[in-house]
Amino acid sequence: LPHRGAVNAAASVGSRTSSVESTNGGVDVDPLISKFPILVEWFRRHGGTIDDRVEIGYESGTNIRGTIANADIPPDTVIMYVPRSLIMGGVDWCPDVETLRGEIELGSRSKWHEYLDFDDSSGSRLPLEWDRNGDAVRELQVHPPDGNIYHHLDWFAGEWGCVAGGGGGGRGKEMTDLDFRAFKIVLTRAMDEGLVPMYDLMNHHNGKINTYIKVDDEGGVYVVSLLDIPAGFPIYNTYGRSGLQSTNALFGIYGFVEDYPQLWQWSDDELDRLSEEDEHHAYDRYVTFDKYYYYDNDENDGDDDERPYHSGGWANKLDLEPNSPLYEVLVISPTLAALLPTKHLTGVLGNGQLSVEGWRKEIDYHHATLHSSHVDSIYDSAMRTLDSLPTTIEEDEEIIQKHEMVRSEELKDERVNAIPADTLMAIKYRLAFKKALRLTMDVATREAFYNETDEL
Ligand SMILES: C[S@@+](CC[C@H](N)C(=O)[O-])C[C@H]1O[C@@H](n2cnc3c(N)ncnc32)[C@H](O)[C@@H]1O
Repeated sequence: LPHRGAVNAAASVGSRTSSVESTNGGVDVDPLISKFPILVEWFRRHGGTIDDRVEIGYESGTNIRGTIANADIPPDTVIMYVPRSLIMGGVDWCPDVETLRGEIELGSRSKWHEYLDFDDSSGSRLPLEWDRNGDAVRELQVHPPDGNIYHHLDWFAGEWGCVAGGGGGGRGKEMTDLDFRAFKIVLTRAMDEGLVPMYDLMNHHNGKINTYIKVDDEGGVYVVSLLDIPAGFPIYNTYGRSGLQSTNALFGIYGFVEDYPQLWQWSDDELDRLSEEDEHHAYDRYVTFDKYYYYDNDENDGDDDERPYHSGGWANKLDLEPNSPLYEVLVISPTLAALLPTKHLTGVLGNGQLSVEGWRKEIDYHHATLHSSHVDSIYDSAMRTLDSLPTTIEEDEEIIQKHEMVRSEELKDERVNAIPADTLMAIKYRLAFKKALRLTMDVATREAFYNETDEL
């Protein structure tokens, strides 16, 4: 979803505030849901189309609001169409935030009033809202996502950003609450085209993704079903397509740890050194010798590699381009993962669904072409990282379990304190990351990889 320009950036389950209001009739009405027909009426009045089978609701057992099918939707159905005239912004960060600020200020006189009225961005909590000196930051333990959780905010508010900075089109001012509100909406809801009403009600799930997007020549956005969406099932989007956004980065922006598949990334001094010495070092991870060269099955297609001895060129042809130069693990389930995945593998993410059996086959092939020396490196790094952390997986699990118990006690006794929401988010994140590191070690130990000695 919102990964664009300079910030290259896209709340949390546990931290969403409840907003149930009571009506005169004594029936509880949740405006986050009940105002949807008003939004739909506004949307259609301005030229948008939306299938009647699209509804808004909470994903089962959670407080995550999103789009849900109220009846079966067959594949290739245009679920919604958002004309360019309904899309706000799409120019660049600073002008887009500025446009949005202006529309918020207009209140009910804004063309987007109904859209803005339905927005729930303030009900979510992002890591960049954490206290910089607080417990949550300390409790992360592991590398902060994307290097620094305040990175987007610091840019926005900084010298080259949109508020204070001269360089980035800023107004030379202090950031106001309204600036922040607009920034947060753009960060978590906009796509390259801008803020796209209705489309932006879809949540992220790379495992259960069931839509794709088409943009027409005028800049209008179509959402089309990728496969059958059964009644009662959420209608999902992706915020991290084709391995471009790691699970760490998604957490850094939105504050949720995505469901499987997850793509965890990290680095260490040794890897940083290797990357500096040779920018193509990651290409050496895979076996690219003649035996596999027959995969370039069109010798006469005119695109034969101009640099045949450059392993990167060879690797591309063989679908063996690394997704990134970092240590990386693509986690499919608690027991299945691909170490150092190629772009071919991560290309599935956000673009379609693959069964566990399908992933198993792809991963077996992938691991058979992965040099065991590189597997040793990622194993060592995962082990060193885990060993260096102050708490273990089991201790973190116990902390969370105790918290859940305290929370149920708390309902009865207000004096008992549960872990504050931000800290809990941090602990859940570090636990998921540690599990990915441990799985990396397990997979590296038990699976078969390409052994260099066989090459001699
Ligand atoms: C573009 S909006 C999606 C619709 C939004 N849930 C709503 O009700 O308006 C993005 C926000 O949805 C929430 N979200 C989306 N996918 C999620 C997921 N898989 N888990 C938890 N929260 C998610 C996050 O709060 C995120 O900032």
